[in-house]
Amino acid sequence: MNIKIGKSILKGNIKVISSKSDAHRLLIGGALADKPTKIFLEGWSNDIEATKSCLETLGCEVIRDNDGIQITPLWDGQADDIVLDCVESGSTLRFLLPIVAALGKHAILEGQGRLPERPIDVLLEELRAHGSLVKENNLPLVMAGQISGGVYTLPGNISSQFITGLLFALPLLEEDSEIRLTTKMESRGYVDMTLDTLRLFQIEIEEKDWGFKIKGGQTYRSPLEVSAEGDWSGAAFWVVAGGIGGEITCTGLRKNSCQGDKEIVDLMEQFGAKVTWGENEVMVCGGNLKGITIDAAQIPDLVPALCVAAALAEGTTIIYNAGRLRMKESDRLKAMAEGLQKLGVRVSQQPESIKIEGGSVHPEGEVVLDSYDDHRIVMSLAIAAAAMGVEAVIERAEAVSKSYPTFFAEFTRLGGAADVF
Ligand SMILES: O=C(O)C1=C[C@@H](OP(=O)(O)O)[C@@H](O)[C@H](O)C1
Ligand SMILES: C=C(OP(=O)(O)O)C(=O)O
Repeated sequence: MNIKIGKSILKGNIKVISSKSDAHRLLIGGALADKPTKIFLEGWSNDIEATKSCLETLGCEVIRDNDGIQITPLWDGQADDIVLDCVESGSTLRFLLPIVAALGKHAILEGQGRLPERPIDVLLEELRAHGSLVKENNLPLVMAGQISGGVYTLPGNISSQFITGLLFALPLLEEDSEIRLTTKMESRGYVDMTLDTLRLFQIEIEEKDWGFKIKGGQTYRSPLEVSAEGDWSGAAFWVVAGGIGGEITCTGLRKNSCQGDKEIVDLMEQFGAKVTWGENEVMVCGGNLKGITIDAAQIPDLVPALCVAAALAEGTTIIYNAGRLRMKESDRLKAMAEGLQKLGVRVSQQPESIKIEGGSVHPEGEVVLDSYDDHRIVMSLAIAAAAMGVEAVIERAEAVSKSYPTFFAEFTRLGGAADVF
C-alpha cells in the first residue's frame, strides 16, 4: 500500500488508542494470573495480535470483544512442541523468552522483518547460564530446559525489554533472584510500566540502586478488570502535528503516566509550541519553533516524531544518545535522515546522534519516500510532508499497522490529505 500525502493542516480532537506497551504487559499478566482478566482496550495493532496469538499457543484462551479482551490463564497441559511467532514485535519476543524459559516449555520462537537482526544475545547468555538449553543466537530459537533463580547480570543500555521479560519471569521460579545491571538503565519508563503492571498483579519486586531483588514462588493475582492506558508513543505524532502548525487536542491520556513518552509534551513546549493541559487531555498548537538539544536515552520511540519537529523549527536540533534507534524496526536515524533530506531538510547523522537544520526550502513536485517498513517512520513522514506542503508518496505505508492501524483514518478525519493507492 502506498499513500500520497498533500499539503494540509491537521486540526481537531483525537481520542488516542491504548498503549501497546501497556497492552502487552496486561496480556502477559493475565496469562500468568490465577483467574481470568478482562482488559479494556481502545484499538488494536499487529504487535498486540502477535502477543495475543503467542499466549494462545501457550494455552491461554483469549476472546476479543467490542471493548477489549478477556484472557484466561495459560494452561499447563498445553502441548510442548509449539511455535511462537513474534512477527515483528521486539516486545513480544523479549518478554516471552524468559517466561518460556521459566515455564520450562519446549518451544520454537520465530519472527519476521527486522526482528531476527535485533539484539537478544546478552539475554540468551544469561538464560543459558541459569539452565536454559537454547543453542541458537538468532531466530528461530529452539527453547528447551528450565531456568532457575539466582543472579542475572545484564547491561541496562541495550534494551529495557530484557529487564521487563526477566521481571515477569523470575517471580515464577522457586528460588529468589536478582537482576544486577552493569550500566545505567535506558528506556527506564518502560521498566516503570512493567513494575506498575506487576504491582497490579500483586507481584512484589524490590528495587535497589544496582537493579532488582525478586522473591521466588510468587503468584500473579488477577485484578479481574483493568483498562489499558492511552498511548503516549502514538499520541506523539499528533502532539508534533499540532506543534508544527496544526491545532490538536489528544484525549484519553494520563498526565502522570509512567510512560516515558509523555515527555513529548515538554519537549514540544521547549521547541516553542503552545500547550494547554485539561483533564486527561492536552491541546498543542503551533508557535515559532526553535531548535533544541535532546537526550534520547529514555525516549527512543519519540525520536522520529522529534526529527519532524526539528525539521520545522528554526535553527539546529541535536538528538544524542540515540544509537539504539539503529536497531529498531529499521535504522531509524538513517530512515529519518534520508526521508527528511528528500523533503529538502539538511540532516547529518553520527553513529549515536542526528543533527537537523530546520527552516529549509522544501521541494516542489512529487517526492517518493521509503517507509523502511517501519510504522514510526511512516507516521513521521506523513505529518512532515503535510506540514511542509510537499506532495509525497510514502511507499509500503502498511507498516503503520504495527502499532496504529487507524492512523490514516484519523489523519484524514483531522483534515490531513492522504490518498491510498
Ligand atoms: O517495553 C516496551 O514496551 C518498549 C521498550 C522500548 O524498547 P527498548 O528498551 O529496547 O529501547 C521501546 O523502544 C519499545 O517500542 C517498547
Ligand atoms: C520498537 C518498537 O516496538 P518493539 O520493540 O516492541 O518491536 C516500537 O513500537 O517502536
